Amino acid sequence: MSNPVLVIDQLVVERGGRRIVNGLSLTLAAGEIYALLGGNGAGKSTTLFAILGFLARSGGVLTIGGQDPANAIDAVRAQIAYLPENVALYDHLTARENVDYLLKIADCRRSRDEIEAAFQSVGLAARAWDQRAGSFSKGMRQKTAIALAMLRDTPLLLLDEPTSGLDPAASADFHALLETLAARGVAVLMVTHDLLGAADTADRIGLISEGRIASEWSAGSAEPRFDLNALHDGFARVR
Ligand SMILES: Nc1ncnc2c1ncn2[C@@H]1O[C@H](COP(=O)(O)OP(=O)(O)OP(=O)(O)O)[C@@H](O)[C@H]1O
Repeated sequence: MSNPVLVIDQLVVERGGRRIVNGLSLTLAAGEIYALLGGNGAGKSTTLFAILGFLARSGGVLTIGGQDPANAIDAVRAQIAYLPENVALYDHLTARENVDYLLKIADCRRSRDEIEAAFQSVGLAARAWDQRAGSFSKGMRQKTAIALAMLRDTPLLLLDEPTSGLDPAASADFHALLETLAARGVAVLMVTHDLLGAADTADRIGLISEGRIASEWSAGSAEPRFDLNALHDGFARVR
């Protein structure tokens, strides 16, 4: 893989004196969607926190765009858009004001037209643009956050359980949106429990167990892209 966006090799991360991530390796290219699955407490969010530099690693290699969060945290964070499971927006600000403000914090300038185009492309209804985020559903909050991620135009997008709590139509819209971002060259790493959604969208699916990738599957070119029975069996084995 030439110039991967994300390189993780033999990553070790400890929390509370325990090795939560223990020899995890994963490489992600531009335009690739990788779904990271695993049981509760397997270390998925911990892996995202290490990539974001929220948690220090105690072993292994980790680079984003060739930079190591251990010694270039600002440069690394400038390359990442991160959507936590519950997207944090300022409830008293409108969608437009939220995006304006959060872009400013990220030192990123975008015109009114660019912001509206992003809202349009994520399918946030025009009547919501000037509504306070406090009244938004989870899906609307995510669309706002994805619009922000698109406007920031970062090479790497990290998602923590993005479809939990979304209805099937909103989930399908969300996955279509990820495909649009990936087609623009964004590398997407998505932590999820949604096996079917992952099989619909991801190029690769990794199953994390005991702190490392225990199994990995790549999408085939013909439908079905993944062997769902193999995925279910793999998942059942590590539970
Ligand atoms: N602040 C903390 N201090 C110590 N240990 C922690 C802390 N937060 C999480 N852990 C432990 O780290 C392990 C991995 O947690 P993590 O949140 O990464 O799992 P996960 O795979 O994202 O799980 P889930 O699917 O339930 O969200 C768990 O065993 C958890 O108890």
